[in-house]
Amino acid sequence: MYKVLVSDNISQKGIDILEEAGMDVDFKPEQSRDDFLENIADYDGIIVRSMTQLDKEVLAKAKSLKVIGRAGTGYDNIDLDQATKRGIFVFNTPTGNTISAVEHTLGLMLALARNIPQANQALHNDIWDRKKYQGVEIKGKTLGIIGLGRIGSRVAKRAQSFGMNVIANDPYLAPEKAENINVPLKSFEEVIKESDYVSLHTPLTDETYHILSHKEFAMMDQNTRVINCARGQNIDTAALAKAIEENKIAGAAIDVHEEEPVKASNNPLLKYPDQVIMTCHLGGTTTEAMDNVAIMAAEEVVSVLKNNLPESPLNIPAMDPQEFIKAKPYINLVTKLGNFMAKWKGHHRIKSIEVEYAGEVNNYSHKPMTLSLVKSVLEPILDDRINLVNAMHIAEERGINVKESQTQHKGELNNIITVRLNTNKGKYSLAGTYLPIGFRVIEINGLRVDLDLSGEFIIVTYQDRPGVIGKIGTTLGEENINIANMQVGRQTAGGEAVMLMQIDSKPSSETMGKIKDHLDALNTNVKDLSYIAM
Ligand SMILES: NC(=O)c1ccc[n+]([C@@H]2O[C@H](COP(=O)([O-])OP(=O)(O)OC[C@H]3O[C@@H](n4cnc5c(N)ncnc54)[C@H](O)[C@@H]3O)[C@@H](O)[C@H]2O)c1
Ligand SMILES: O=C(O)[C@H](O)COP(=O)(O)O
Repeated sequence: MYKVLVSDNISQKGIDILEEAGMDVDFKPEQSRDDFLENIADYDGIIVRSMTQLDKEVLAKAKSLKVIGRAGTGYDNIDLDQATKRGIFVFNTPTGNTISAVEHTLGLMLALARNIPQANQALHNDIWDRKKYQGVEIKGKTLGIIGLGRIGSRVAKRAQSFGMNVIANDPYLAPEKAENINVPLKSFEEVIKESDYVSLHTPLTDETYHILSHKEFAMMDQNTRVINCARGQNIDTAALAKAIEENKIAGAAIDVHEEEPVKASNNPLLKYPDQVIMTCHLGGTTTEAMDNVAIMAAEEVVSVLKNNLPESPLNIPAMDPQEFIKAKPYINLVTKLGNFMAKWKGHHRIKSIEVEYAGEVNNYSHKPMTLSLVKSVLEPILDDRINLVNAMHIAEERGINVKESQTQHKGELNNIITVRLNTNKGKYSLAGTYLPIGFRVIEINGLRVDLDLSGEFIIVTYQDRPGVIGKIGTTLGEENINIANMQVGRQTAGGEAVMLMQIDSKPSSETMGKIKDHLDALNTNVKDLSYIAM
């Protein structure tokens, strides 16, 4: 009989499912950390929400643990890498509380517009003040949604039914998805400037950390109101407090916080009860959502303990070890090509990923290679931690076409992997080979090069003109940046050329600006100019 620990408060319905499936269930939401550490070795499965910390110390002691179920969406309390290293399946239940988060967002927006919490508090304090708590209508106002995913798209639909004009920013979403719900996609800056209400629905990633800070609040209209029901670290709390203090914006409604639980000592927003509404991370806390996530988590834990794969896995499943060892150099090569591509294409939205395998690599299953490629290309933009299990599913969900082909390679190289990305701003291609001495890039955008893919690079695609190499070399020299290696390829004299420079230190944005100015002065029609650190 498997033992399952439920270490946070979840709906009884989840516990019933576990018991009915014959699990030996311990429900211990109030357990001390010491007791938790002492007993964790006994369990085969665990269900948590956001309160239980499944860190390295806990996982090191969890000798029998086979599956971790997160009854909810965010999983920053789980050390995923450690769990993966230890072969523990980790999954979440991201669809279970979507509607609750959507409705909480709408509730916050209406409460902000009509001063509902403030008026309620005043009345409870025996104050009747109809003038002070006069509100505004949301009909006809513009709602700007940052992140038009599961929650953002549903907030949009409901806001439209209130007669709001909804716009959104989501650089990674297929435009058809936005078109289907009549939401025009705009640049981040346009959304910030044009919206009466800005609502955040992005995951927490390096890019979205403090996505709203001093600069963004300064760009907003004085009547703008901000809503955050996503992740606390998406907003720079100190900057928001300053914007409120200086009347740069009209108000904010915040469900998630940089530091939870919120206390007067760790949150300056508590000083502004008239402008700021705060809830204690209640977005997913409804009877329905609690039932949904508990039922989903319990069913999945039972299923995984019966040797099935979870439906929303967050880490890598066990693969045939022999197959994995043989394919490993090619998995590493394709991952490196994918990492480079992800950085090279920047913010451009991917329409398709194509990979062509040639030569010896065709002796092995392409599946783990293609999955690794998709994972490495999409990783920087997703917090739904993409892995080998869910990579294809996520690509499909995002409207990205993944194509794989193989050719019989007849050249002198033993193996070649070519990756092509089609984006909304053009095509990128990169070919590499695995040699016993390491990985080499042999082609960029169809132009022959020969380079080791490690370190820091400047890559520029431009129209071949005399003087380019000299100008870039001099500019980098003047900024004390050493060029370790430089490769230039071109189709024809005067045709499209690509220059890849391996450099010893990071160029400043001013240096990149100077290079761009020189290239423009030489009339080189620069297609792209990027700095990439591998
Ligand atoms: N308050 C709560 O209790 C609660 C409950 C559920 C979910 N959440 C949080 O809500 C957030 C959204 O959840 P979801 O289920 O809609 O996720 P989702 O993955 O379906 O949607 C997120 C969207 O953000 C977009 N995105 C990523 N980076 C972006 C960027 N830099 N700029 C603009 N858009 C970007 C993605 O393309 C995606 O479409 C998550 O952070 C989740 O943890 C909070
Ligand atoms: O990520 C989530 O699912 C929400 O933020 C809710 O978290 P909770 O399970 O701690 O309420």
